[in-house]
Amino acid sequence: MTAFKFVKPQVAFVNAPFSHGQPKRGTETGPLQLISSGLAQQVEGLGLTVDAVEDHKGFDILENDTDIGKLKFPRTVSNATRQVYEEVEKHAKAGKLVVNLGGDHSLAMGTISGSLSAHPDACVVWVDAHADLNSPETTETGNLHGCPLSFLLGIAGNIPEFSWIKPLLKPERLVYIGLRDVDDGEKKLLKEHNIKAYSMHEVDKYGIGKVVDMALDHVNPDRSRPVHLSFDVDAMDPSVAPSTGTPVRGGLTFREGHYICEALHETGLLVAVDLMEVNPALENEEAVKQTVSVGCSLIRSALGETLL
Ligand SMILES: NC(=[NH2+])NCCC[C@H](N)C(=O)O
Ligand SMILES: [Mn+2]
Ligand SMILES: [Mn+2]
Repeated sequence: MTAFKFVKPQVAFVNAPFSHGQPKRGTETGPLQLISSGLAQQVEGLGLTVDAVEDHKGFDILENDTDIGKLKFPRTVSNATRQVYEEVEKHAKAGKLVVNLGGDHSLAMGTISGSLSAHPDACVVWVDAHADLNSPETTETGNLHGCPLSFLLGIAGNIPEFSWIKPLLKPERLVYIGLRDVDDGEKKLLKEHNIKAYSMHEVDKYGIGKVVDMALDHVNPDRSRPVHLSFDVDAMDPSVAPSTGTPVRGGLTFREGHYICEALHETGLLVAVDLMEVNPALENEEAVKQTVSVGCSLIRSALGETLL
């Protein structure tokens, strides 16, 4: 297999203002905040061309969307993420590097489906405080932002409303970094499906440099597979990124988060980057500014910004 390499990719933004995968409104304004703080221009400043922006004004919210089992707003989530899937697929098939701005993390049902449709051999690096692996059976909250990976892995059971999601992600092509708040049901699923996870414990033990190497050795041993990075801003310590709906103490430092993005850029294999769960409605103005600015700089690092 010849190694996949993106040298100077064209970038497509998919701005997904959506918050119904969880109960706190506000993440739907994340994309606009990131973009209006100058993200697209910053990306062009790195020498890249931003040639498409899917700028959603919003998705259909079905106010009388009834629960399916425990799942909340299932049809609303399915419709929005399906639309995102089609957009990501289109840009990825056109050879673009896709930057997906959320929105809550249920959107990864769409972003990863789109990436895998265009790049079937891609692997996923999931950077998060949470595993987002709950099935409709194991979820304790019913919030779909805690469930996207069970659908992508095909372990969510048969829910017709989500049957558009092809279970194309293999457990051995998924790796986590940053976990520290994993539900009991998710711990069982991680073991059962042999999914590799580097929690904050391993980040402390080995250092972030070694952890990223080990993570890539697991999902991408020959460094030949395209990489989809799904970054939940709550992977960062709340002191670094406070404006997010489910903050968990003991997270990645500013540098650890950026190092992950820089190291993945250096592989030349990134085909998509998600930046999810920025919630400008939470915490004070200073905290929002800080969180938005960290979100932008994580994306710049993933797209090639260097310190020297
Ligand atoms: N994308 C996130 N921030 N997810 C948080 C998930 C929290 C919890 N595990 C749940 O299922 O609800
Ligand atoms: Mn999270
Ligand atoms: Mn998440």
